[in-house]
Amino acid sequence: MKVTVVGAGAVGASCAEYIAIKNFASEVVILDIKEDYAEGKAMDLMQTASLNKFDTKIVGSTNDYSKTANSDIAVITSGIPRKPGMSREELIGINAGIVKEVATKIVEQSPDVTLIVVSNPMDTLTYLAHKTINLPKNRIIGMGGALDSARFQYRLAEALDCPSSDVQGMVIGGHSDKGMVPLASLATRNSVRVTEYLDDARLEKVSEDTKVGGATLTKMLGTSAWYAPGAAVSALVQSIACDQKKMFPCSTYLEGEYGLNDLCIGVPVILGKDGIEKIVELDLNDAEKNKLKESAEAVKKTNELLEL
Ligand SMILES: NC(=O)C1=CN([C@@H]2O[C@H](COP(=O)(O)OP(=O)(O)OC[C@H]3O[C@@H](n4cnc5c(N)ncnc54)[C@H](O)[C@@H]3O)[C@@H](O)[C@H]2O)C=CC1
Ligand SMILES: O=C([O-])CC(=O)C(=O)O
Repeated sequence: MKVTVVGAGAVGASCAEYIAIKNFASEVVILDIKEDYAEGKAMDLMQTASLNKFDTKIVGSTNDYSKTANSDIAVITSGIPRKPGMSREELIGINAGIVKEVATKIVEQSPDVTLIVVSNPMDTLTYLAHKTINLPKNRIIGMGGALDSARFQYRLAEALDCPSSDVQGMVIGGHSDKGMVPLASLATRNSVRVTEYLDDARLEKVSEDTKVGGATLTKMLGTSAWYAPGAAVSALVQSIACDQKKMFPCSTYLEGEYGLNDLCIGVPVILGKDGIEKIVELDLNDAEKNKLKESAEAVKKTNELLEL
């Protein structure tokens, strides 16, 4: 199993590290445009192999795509992150060109690859990948909802004063400060609905804190987060690589599901060896349906900024 990670920055390196530590891939290629940068990250990570007991070979590449040839899975994290006060959507001017070029070069070397888009604005750049490269829709996946759901579970655990591992919850919709739709009515603590323990006001705060999860960390760190994003990407990669058929909310191209068409947005999917093997249609309540519709309208507005 060969995995390529484009972008050896904060998220790319974190994701490569989690993939290596989980020890399910034979090779991870990290590629960056900065001279020697990916090679340096690869060497540093390889020097953790004896300590962390993994056998994954990590290789760095300065913009040489031949090293990525025949990758099973490729992750695109190349591009700029936001700074405090910015929205993800403001990154489109620089990141659209980068993602288009990178996706094209990856597919030239690996025509059967499954592509995971991480660079922001993620839903729009996942849509861009759909419109510009020749891969079936099940092989183009946007990562956002898995991270947003992990943050939702973190905030729920905080409110419930329990470990995050006791909590289940999902966030669908666009990966944006306003567009996320945390599904509080479906969230549980070990099968008991969290609505049994938390009142509407507390749940509203949990949802609002979840939606601004990325912005909160960007303000604290001066750039956006990387540990939870890297861990979320590695979970998607593992579900595909090991054909685990786990369910994650991912940005995927919709053709009528949830009443939505011609956009990529976060909805629950089953991830296995064929990428997105199924889009799961939940029975949402009216409030959640309306929020998803509004979120889709905002994603479509950002999509209009693309030069397709
Ligand atoms: N979808 C999600 O949930 C998340 C998305 N992100 C996004 O991921 C992206 C990366 O974030 P960070 O890793 O923090 O940024 P970073 O600045 O640490 O790393 C980005 C790397 O991309 C490289 N790069 C730029 N252009 C390239 C090209 N044409 N080819 C190859 N490499 C290129 C840069 O040299 C740099 O090393 C940002 O757009 C950020 O907004 C970050 C966190 C979560
Ligand atoms: O907040 C950002 O810009 C990066 C990101 O998507 C996240 O951490 O959710």
